[in-house]
Amino acid sequence: MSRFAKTPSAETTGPAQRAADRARPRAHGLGWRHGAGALIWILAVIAAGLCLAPYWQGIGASVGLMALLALGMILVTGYAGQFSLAVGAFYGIGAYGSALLTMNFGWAGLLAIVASAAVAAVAAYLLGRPIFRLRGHFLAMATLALSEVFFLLVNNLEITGGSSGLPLSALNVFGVDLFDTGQHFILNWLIVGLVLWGCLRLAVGREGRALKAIRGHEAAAASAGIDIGSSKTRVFIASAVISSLAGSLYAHQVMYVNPPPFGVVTAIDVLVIAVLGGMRSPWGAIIGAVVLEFLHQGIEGVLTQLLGSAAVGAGQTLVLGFLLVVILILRPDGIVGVVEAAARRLRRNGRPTELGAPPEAEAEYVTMTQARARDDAERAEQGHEAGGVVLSARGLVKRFGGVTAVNDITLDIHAGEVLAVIGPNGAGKSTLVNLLSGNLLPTAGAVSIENEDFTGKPAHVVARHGLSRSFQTPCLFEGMDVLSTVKVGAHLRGRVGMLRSSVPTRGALREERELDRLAHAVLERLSLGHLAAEDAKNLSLGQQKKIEIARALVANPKVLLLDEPCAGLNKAEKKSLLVLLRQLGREGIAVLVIEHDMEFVMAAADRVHVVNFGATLKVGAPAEVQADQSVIDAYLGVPASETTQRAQAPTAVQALETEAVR
Ligand SMILES: Nc1ncnc2c1ncn2[C@@H]1O[C@H](COP(=O)(O)OP(=O)(O)OP(=O)(O)O)[C@@H](O)[C@H]1O
Repeated sequence: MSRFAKTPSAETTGPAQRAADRARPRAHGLGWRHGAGALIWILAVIAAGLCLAPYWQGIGASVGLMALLALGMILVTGYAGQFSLAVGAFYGIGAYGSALLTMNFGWAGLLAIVASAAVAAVAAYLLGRPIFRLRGHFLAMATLALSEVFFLLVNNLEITGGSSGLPLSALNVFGVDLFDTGQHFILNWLIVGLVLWGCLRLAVGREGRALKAIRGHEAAAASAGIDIGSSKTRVFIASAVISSLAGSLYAHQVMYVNPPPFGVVTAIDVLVIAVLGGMRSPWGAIIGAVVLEFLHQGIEGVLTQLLGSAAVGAGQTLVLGFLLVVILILRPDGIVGVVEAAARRLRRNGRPTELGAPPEAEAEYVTMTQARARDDAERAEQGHEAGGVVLSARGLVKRFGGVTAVNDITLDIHAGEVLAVIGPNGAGKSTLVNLLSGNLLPTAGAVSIENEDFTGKPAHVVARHGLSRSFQTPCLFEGMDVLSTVKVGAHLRGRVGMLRSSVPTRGALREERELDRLAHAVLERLSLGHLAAEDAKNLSLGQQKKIEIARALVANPKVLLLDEPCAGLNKAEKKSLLVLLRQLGREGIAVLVIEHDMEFVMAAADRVHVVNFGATLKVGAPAEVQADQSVIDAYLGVPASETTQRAQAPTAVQALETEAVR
């Protein structure tokens, strides 16, 4: 049973719930719209395949193959943000695999297609892990080199026929030999439809969210339990299989393979399609492939008329290159991005925005100190006590070159306690949290969760053992709504993999609905339900901070690390957060919070750990720490008596502030 299921406050009803219901962005299921869409696609493809003139059938079949290659690229580059140009190599593996297996070994065409795709998958698996350690232009160069190496190999090997290539027979599909271009047109576009559907389903599923989280912020994705290396490799394999399939179809269509189509030029062509159409949506592949073909035809016609046919080849490349630069400058999200922006504007005009205060009504105002006093009384009534040690750090040291950011820190966090870590700017607090969460490797020392050693383990492994965190600067993901952002945090509460996300089974859809429910419950708890459908990146800093906390909470953690959660929150929101942290403590969660707001710290914490110059200065109860002269000198800068008075009795200015937020 989940921890949230035990918490009645997580399953609230009322105005906030109704607002969240309105904000619920999508239902998960395969309704009539999916069936109707698929039927329209199939009928349109068959009609076009039968009615088009042979010239256009041939062009259309080739455009379908380019769209297929662009779909593969969008998975890796658009979804996961990994700039890969290896498409030419996998396209070639499919083409040469089909040619060799059918002609040299007498395999059936369909079997050869499957076997070639399997070879591409194995190659992608073996290359994926090492290659995706690289980033940015290094990754682009390495993947481009793969295409070039493949080109050189097939150009020089005897078995592949060198530069002369290999002949191929027509593809036999269930007893029918596909010679006709119309047949190829239909086959290619039906497969494009199938892959498009899978990519669209993947985008809204658990694995698609994981890929987008990786694209948006790798550290945040890892802290949500996503195994970055594995996700990148698996999407690379999916992309390789799609490219290989396109290669096999291409080989059977032209019934001949030679090296030129599988080098760098194809990779660049596919990149142009994906950029033109839009990298972030699989529709970009379809739109980009069709528009690029029309551009090719148009430019060819104009150049022939203006400069003669001799100018067509180089002229086309020049004009398209120029066009690509213009698109990248003006609309890097391509045609789909333009359409989506227009649709968003229309939607926004059609409804009132509710991005301000959450739809909650607070009946009574209490100060932070009073909220703490109430919580203490309830704890005493329930006989609540902090449990055993959940997270433990021993002698942690972190050096960045000559800077020792964390210097021999030892701490324990108990189940059910709120531990505040305070200290001046640059004291090493965030570095300490990064060491505890596995986002940084310690130079020395050890970290354990429930007595199990996690020193040096990556963040996704630490997350699997119940540690969740938020970041000092909110790490949200481009183009993701609030609900999906929070669902990224529930990654470890689901199990559906890439294939089941793309071809959703009933179990996969059920799981998605359950993740929806969990995310909505946490959003409600943080009074964010009404924002579920908003783009998380467009919200205020305070709201973004709360979304991060929601993303951490939905994982059902044993330990929660919050890095400056109050930044951007108003007084009422800080008080709600204080109440939430105290509640979490009562539920048995160990909470570590870094915070500069002393009123909040003194009211929220059971213990305070003061850090100065990377080392522990003082650990103790809030009042004890507040009264300590070394802490006053190093950090508080205000005599203990004054600070206490300030926390207990608000000044006239604070009284006015508190009135204003009632
Ligand atoms: N990746 C890094 N490379 C080099 N130095 C770093 C790195 N990260 C942190 N530091 C240094 O380590 C020290 C501690 O930084 P850290 O961000 O942990 O402090 P902090 O207490 O969280 O500060 P703040 O309250 O301002 O967030 C600082 O001197 C900082 O410049």
